[in-house]
Amino acid sequence: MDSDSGSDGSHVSATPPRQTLPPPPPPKPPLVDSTKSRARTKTKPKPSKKSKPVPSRNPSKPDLVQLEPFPLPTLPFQIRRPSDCVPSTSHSVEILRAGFFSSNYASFSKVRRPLVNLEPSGNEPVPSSIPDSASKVETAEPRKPGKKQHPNLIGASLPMPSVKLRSCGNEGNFVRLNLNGKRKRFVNKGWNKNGRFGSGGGGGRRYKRRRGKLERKGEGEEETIMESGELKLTECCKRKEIDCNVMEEVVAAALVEPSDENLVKLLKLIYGYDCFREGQLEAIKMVLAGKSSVVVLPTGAGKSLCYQLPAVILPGITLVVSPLVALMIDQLRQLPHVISGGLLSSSQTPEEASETLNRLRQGTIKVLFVSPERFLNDEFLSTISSMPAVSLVIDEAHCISEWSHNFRPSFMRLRASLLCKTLNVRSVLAMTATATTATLDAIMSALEIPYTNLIQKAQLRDNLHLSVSLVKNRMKDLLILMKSHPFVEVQSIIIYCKFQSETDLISRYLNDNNIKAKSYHSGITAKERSRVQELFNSNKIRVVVATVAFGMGLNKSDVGAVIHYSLPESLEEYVQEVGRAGRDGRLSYCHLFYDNETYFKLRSLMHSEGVDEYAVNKFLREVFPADNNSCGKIYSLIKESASRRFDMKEEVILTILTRLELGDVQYLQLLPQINATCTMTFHKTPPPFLAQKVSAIAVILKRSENKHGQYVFDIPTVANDMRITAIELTNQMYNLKLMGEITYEMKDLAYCYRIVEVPTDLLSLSADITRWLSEVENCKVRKIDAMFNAAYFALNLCDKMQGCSGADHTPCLQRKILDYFAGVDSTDFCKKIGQSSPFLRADIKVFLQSNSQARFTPRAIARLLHGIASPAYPSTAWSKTHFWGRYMHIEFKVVMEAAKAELKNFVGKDML
Ligand SMILES: Nc1ncnc2c1ncn2[C@@H]1O[C@H](COP(=O)(O)OP(=O)(O)OP(=O)(O)O)[C@@H](O)[C@H]1O
Repeated sequence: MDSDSGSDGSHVSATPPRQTLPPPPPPKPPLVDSTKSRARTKTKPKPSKKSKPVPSRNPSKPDLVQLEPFPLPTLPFQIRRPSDCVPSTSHSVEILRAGFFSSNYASFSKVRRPLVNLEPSGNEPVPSSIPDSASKVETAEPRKPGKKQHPNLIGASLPMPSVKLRSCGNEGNFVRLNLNGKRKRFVNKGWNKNGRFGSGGGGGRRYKRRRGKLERKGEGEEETIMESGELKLTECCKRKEIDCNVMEEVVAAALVEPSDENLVKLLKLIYGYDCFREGQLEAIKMVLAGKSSVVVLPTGAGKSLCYQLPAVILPGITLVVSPLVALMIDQLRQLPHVISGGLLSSSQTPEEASETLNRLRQGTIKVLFVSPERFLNDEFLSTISSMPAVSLVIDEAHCISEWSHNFRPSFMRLRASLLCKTLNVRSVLAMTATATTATLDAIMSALEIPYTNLIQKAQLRDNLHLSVSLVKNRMKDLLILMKSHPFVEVQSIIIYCKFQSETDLISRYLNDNNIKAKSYHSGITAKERSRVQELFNSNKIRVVVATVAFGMGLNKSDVGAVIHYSLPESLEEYVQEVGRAGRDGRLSYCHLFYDNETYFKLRSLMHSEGVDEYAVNKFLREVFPADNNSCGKIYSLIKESASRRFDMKEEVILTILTRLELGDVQYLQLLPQINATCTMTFHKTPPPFLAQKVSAIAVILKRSENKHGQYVFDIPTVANDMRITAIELTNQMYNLKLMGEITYEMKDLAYCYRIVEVPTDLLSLSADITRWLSEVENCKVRKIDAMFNAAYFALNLCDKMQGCSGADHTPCLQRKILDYFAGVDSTDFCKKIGQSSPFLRADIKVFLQSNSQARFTPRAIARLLHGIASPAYPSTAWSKTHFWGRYMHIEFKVVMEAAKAELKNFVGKDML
C-alpha cells in the first residue's frame, strides 16, 4: 500500500484549500406556492400591518462609533387582540391545530419599552473575528460530569447545577409555608395526612421544626435556597394575609364544585390574578376531573398554574417530571407560598433523598419535582406507589418523543402502561410549548390520551416581532443592530449563540462598545451562572450573551428582545428562545442572523449520533453475552470505555438500552447506574477471617484481583454470585466501612441492567434498532433544514404580500412556524446542500492512504470529512487533518457512500 508519510496527506489533497465561506448558493431555489400552503393550513390571510413612526434614539447617549442604521422597518407592529383575559365561562376544550392567526392569545398588549440605563463598560480587547472551529455547541441536555467534550460535540450539554439540595428540596419551600406560621395563621393548618388542605395532621408542628433546623444551619451554607426563601419572604410579607378559614372554604368549594366561579375565586386568593389565561381553565378542569390531557401553550402562557391550582384543591400529591434540575429549582422557587414543594435529584446524597421521601410520606410535600431517571429507583417507586392518589405532570412533554428536538430516552419510561402498573396515577397532565403533530401523536399514544383531551393554542405569541437578516460581518452587524431602533431602546436583551467561545467574545465586544453584557454558558461555574442571571433579573446588566443553557425556566417578564447570533437547530428551539421575550405581553423584538456557514456546520452535527448496523450488532453481542444462564443476571457496561469501543455517544448507548427495555419485547431491565469497579482495603480483621463471618467478603475475595494489597473487583459480578442487587451489595459494604473493617473506592460509572429475555435473532434486532436510529437522525436533519428554510424563505422568497417589509418578516415567519407545527410538508426547500463533488473520491483515497495505520468505517470517514468528532475519533487527534470538515457542504450520506466505495477499493488493493 502506498503511504507517503506518517502524515495525513494534507499536502496532497485533490481539492484547493478550504475557503472560509462555502460555495455560493445555487442560482434560484424552487419558488413556494404560498397559495397552496395557505389552503392547506386554512389560515386567514393576515392583514398587512401599518408602520408607525420609530421612536428616536436616546439623544443623551451619543454613540461611540458611527454606524449605519440597521434596515429594520418602523415599529411597533399592530397587536390585534389586546384584551387580557379569557371569559371564565368558557368550558370548551379548544383544539386549534392550525389556528395560529385566528388564535386569541389574550394577555398581551401593545406597549412600547422604555430606554433604560445604557451604561458604559470595560475595556477588554475587541476580537476581530470569531474562531468558529474552536467553538462549542451547546444543547439543553445535562452535561456528563467529568467528561471532556469536543467543541463540536452536539451533545455538549448543561452541567447539573451544584445546589444544596437538602435545603432546596426541603427547607426552602418550607420557609414559604411557614411564613404564615409566623403570623399564627397557617401554623395549625396545612396539608393533612390525606393530602387535603385543612386542620390537623400536625403539619404545622413539622413545619416549625424544619424552620428551626434551617435557621440553625446559617445562611452561607444554604446559599441557593436561602435566596429563594428570602425572596418569597419579602414577597409574602408584602402580600395581604390570607385567612386560613377563607382559604379552606374556597378550596373545599372548588373541590366539591369546580365551577368557573369557584376556581376564579381561588385564583384570586392565591395568585391575586383576576382571570385565567387562555387554556388554563380547561386544563385545570381536566386535572380536577381526573382526566389525562395534553396542554400545548406558548412559552410564558402560564402552564405551571395548570398543575399548581389543582395541587391546592386535590388530595394526594402532584408529581412533576422535569428534564433539567435547573428547571426544577426554578419551578420550586416559583411555587406559590401555600404549596409545599420538594425536589429529588441525582446530586442529592441517598440520605437527603430518603429524607425528602419521608416528608412525602408524612404529607408535608404537596408538589414533588423529579427527573425521569428517578423512575429507576426502587425506594422512590415504592414510596410513590403507596400514595393514595398521584397527579402526574410531565413538563416539556415533547422529550417523550424521538421526533422532538429534545428527545430524552428516560422519558420513554413515562408510558401509560408502566405508570398504571407501578403508580396510582389519577391523571396525567403533559405540557409543552413546542410540539409538531408527529411529536404530539407520539406523546398522546405513549400516554394513551385521546385527542378530545388535547388543549392546544397557538405555539407562538403574537407580541413577538420577528425579523431576519443575512450576515455580512457578523460582529459588526450585531453592533449595528444593537445601536439601531428599536433594539437601542430595549432594556433587557438576550443574544443566543451556538458556541461557548462566541458568547465570551461577543460580550467583551459589546462591553467595549458601551453595551453592558455578560456571557452565560455551561462552561462557567454554577455560581457565576446564577450571578449572571441575578444581575440580569435585577436589570444590572442589559445584555446576556448565552448559549441554549440560558432560558429554560427563566421567568423575567420584561425581556424586550432576543437576538439569534446564529441559526437555531430547529424551529422548536427558535420558538422556545424567542419565547423568553415579551412574557409581560408587551411588544418585543426577535432578530435572527442567518448565514450558510452556520447552517452547514450545524447540519453536519445532526449526524453525530448516527450509528451503523455493524456497530449496533457488535454492541448487542456484548449486551447479551453468549451465556446460557444470562437470564435474570445483572450486567454492567462501563460508559466511557463502551462509548469508545463502539464509537457511540453515551446518549446513544442509553437510547438503545432503553429501547431494549421498553420496546415491543422487554429484553432487559435497566437499573440505576453504578460505579462498577471497586478497590477495597482491609483494616481490622484479616480478610480470610472476615470472609468466614461475612459471606459478601468471601465472594469478593474469590472474585477479586489482589493489587499491592488492595482487592479490585467488579461489583455486578459479585452481586450476581450472591444473587443480590448491586445496591444491596454496596449497602453491605457501607456497613462494614462504618464498623471500621474496610475502606473502598468505586470508579467506572456504568449502565447496569438485568437480562429479562435473550433475543433469538440478534441480526434482525440490530437491523430494527438501526432503522429506528436512522429515522431519528433524519428527523434531526429535517428540523435544521426547516429552520434554515424558514429563514431562507423570509430573506429570498417572501413576496411581502402578507405585510413583511425590510428585515421584518413577522407574518411569513409566523406562517412557516405554524405550517411546521401543523405538520405541513415544506415544498419550498431550497436545496443548499451539495449532492456531489468531483474531488470527493480522490480526497478520500488520499486520506485512506495517508492514514493506513487506522481502521475506518464509511461513517467514521464521513464524520471526519464533516468535522464531527466521535468517541473513537476525538477532535484532539483528528481535527488537525487537512480533510477535517472539508465536505460539510456535501450531503453526509453522499460522503458516506463515496467512503464506502473507496474503502472497498482500498481494502481490495491491500489484500492483493
Ligand atoms: N391567569 C394569569 N394571569 C396573569 N398572569 C399569569 C396567569 N397565569 C400565569 N401567569 C404568570 O405568567 C408567567 C409565566 O407563567 P409560567 O412560568 O407558568 O409560563 P409557562 O407557560 O410555563 O412558560 P415556559 O414554557 O416558558 O416555561 C408567570 O409569572 C405567571 O405567574
